[in-house]
Amino acid sequence: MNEGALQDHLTLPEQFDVVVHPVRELRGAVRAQPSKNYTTRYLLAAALAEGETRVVGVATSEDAHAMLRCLRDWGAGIEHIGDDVVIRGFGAAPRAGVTLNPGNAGAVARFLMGVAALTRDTTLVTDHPDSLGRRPQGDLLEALERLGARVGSNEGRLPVTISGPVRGGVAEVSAERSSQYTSALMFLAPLLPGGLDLRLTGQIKSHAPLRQTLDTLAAFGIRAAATDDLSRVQIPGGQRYRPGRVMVPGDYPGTAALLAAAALLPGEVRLSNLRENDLQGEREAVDVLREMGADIHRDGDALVVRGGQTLRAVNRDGDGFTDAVQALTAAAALAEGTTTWRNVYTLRLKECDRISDTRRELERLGLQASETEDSLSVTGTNRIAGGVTADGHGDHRMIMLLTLLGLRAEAPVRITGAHHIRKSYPQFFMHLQALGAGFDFLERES
Ligand SMILES: O=C(O)C1=C[C@@H](OP(=O)(O)O)[C@@H](O)[C@H](O)C1
Ligand SMILES: C=C(OP(=O)(O)O)C(=O)O
Repeated sequence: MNEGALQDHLTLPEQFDVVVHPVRELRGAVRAQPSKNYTTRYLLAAALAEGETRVVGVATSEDAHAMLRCLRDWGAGIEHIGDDVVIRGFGAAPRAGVTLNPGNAGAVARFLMGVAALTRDTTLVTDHPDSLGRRPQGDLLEALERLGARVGSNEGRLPVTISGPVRGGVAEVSAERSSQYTSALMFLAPLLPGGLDLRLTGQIKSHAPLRQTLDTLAAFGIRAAATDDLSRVQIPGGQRYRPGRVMVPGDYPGTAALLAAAALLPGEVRLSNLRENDLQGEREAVDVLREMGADIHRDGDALVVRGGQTLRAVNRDGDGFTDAVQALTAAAALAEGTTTWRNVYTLRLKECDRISDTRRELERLGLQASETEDSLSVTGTNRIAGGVTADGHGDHRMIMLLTLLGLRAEAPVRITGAHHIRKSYPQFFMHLQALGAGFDFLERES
């Protein structure tokens, strides 16, 4: 395929490497894709309601499809109408004895594991043994076991089998490795006779997705109360999810990569569909980039970036915006000074080890980077030579980071396994093409 030829993401090869060509400027307008985290939540809550819910503007990523596939397998009716999905829910009665495959979607897998306590013998498997198959599930499984569920697993990893019934009551759950375990129990709680009085233990990570779960429960008429620090969440039992109509907002984590790209290159980029009052923690990427010296202003639901300013290093706690750390690392790699992201241990437990693997890829591109158990640092440069092949590590956010560095390199950068972008952002390359970037897509043998 030719460099710069505008291509639809639907015609890309099934598996491909991408060659990223350096570009002088980015210019144009893009509408942010629908939020991954709200799509998964709204689809699940709709299935837990009895009756029909229309989820307006659903994400088209693999993770969204994974949730839809599993909900269908559990007995939900699913109808696509344009960009919307109408779900006929199964309420508190997903089918028993079903095997679900959430693909490589961590949040989807964990949320479903929680709800599986309403069933007998739900098994979760994955066709991504080297990614989701390695991620820890033990904290959630232990919480479910303490509540009375029968649980089998591969040493705290997938495949797992879960059987209820569970009555509810007080439940401790560790919140220091992922917020998704707590969110899983929050989705389950209202459908249990006794509800759940959740006590979160350890240093709580990723508060923002927990607030998105509370927000989703409220949108479906579920009563819940939480302390300000979220260490305690009380959800009364015997409730019903109320069907209706919900609209998916724009996606901040994916768009953070476009914001960083636009800040790194001259030109002007307008990104719309990004509401100002939003609970997605990655909204903070805007403040981080501004602190670095980027020129970003808000115009209603749009953000306008005038790019090419000199950027400066920052030192920030990254836990509030975990899914934007990779994108912001691209900005840091081309900023003056050494940037450090603190308190990001959980990045090691994502699709790849986003601390060590990122350090290695930055070094491959000639950058200086270092790590501790829970931090990542990179020293900026104004010259990336390029002309190398970088490893995408099967991780969509790593692919976004490497793409941004390729756009600013002096020679093209090849990224292996770039099709994994589809996990969260299938139109990523097309959106950048619309702004003036050029890519070659090289088919890989399966
Ligand atoms: O609840 C969610 O939808 C998510 C929570 C976060 O995970 P952790 O809580 O494991 O940090 C985030 O990284 C992930 O992409 C989606
Ligand atoms: C880590 C991510 O997703 P998940 O945990 O849902 O797989 C992500 O989107 O970056």
